[in-house]
Amino acid sequence: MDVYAIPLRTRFRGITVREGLLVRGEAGWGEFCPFSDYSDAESAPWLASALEASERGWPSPVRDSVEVNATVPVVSPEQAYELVSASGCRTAKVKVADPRVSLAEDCARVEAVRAALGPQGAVRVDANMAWDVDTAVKAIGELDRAAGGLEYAEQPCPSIDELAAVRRRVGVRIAADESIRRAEDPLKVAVAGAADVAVLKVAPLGGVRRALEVAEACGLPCVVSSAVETSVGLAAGLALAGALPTLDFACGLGTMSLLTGDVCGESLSPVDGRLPVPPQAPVPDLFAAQAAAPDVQAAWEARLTRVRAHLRMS
Ligand SMILES: O=C(O)CCC(=O)C1=CC=C[C@@H](O)[C@@H]1C(=O)O
Ligand SMILES: [Mg+2]
Repeated sequence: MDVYAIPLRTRFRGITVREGLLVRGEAGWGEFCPFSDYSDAESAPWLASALEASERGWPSPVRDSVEVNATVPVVSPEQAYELVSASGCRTAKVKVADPRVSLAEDCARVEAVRAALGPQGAVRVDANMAWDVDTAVKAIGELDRAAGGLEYAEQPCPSIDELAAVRRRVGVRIAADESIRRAEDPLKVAVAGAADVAVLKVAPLGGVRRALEVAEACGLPCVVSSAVETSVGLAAGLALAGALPTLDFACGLGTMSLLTGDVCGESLSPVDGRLPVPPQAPVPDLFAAQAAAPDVQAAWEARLTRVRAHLRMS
């Protein structure tokens, strides 16, 4: 069992080190890396996804490469400009609504991102459920002005009803992320009236096949996004993006740049804003450099045992 611990370049989603576990099976490698706030029950689909990759493999793709967005954490406008300029991407997703940062600062970061992309680029924001409806309406209006037009605003509020209320009051598309991936049954969430775009992450949805079912059930254009995995887990996201019947937006799979290292020499880092759709996950040939300390390994092995029990029950 290979447990890794890789520092992030910048704090992202409240974490500074990404940890996870790599599993090997007959079809290749899979990655199991639920964030620490996911319970054992909620982590069961993450394990199903890792086992799909390692034991079964993925459905055949319909495209061989995927356009990706640059992901901009809560950094200064100067850093945001640099990051987006260096990414080679034509779309950028900007994290906003961090409790430690003001709306004016978010607007300044979004302006810098627009300057880096130029007028042809697309700017989206992700608030990770931080706002209530009124706050969202005001903030999205200001961010839309700062961006010179937003492509969409991702998960402005926690609930589906709130997303629907915001969507009625703003002229910007709304994307649903947590509403789908943290739903009790992602196949049954009625997002169609509440959002214009569905963000799909393979691991929390239980694998590529399951995510394809969610895509079909939700009836919305989809964006595949990562859970900030190593290249082993990112490959599963690319398999989904490669297999979706239509793909109208850039995907949030260019997240290797958020990590200080990778477990694979054949790293899935975008070139000219695109990533290839690989037939299976790359081999983690650089694992040793990222191996976690023994106490972290033990904690992940214990978590794996507990989550396996949940998966068997479900
Ligand atoms: O979508 C992207 O550009 C990158 C992935 C990303 O933003 C996320 C990955 C994992 C956890 C999340 O907090 C976050 C998201 O909310 O979309
Ligand atoms: Mg999101």
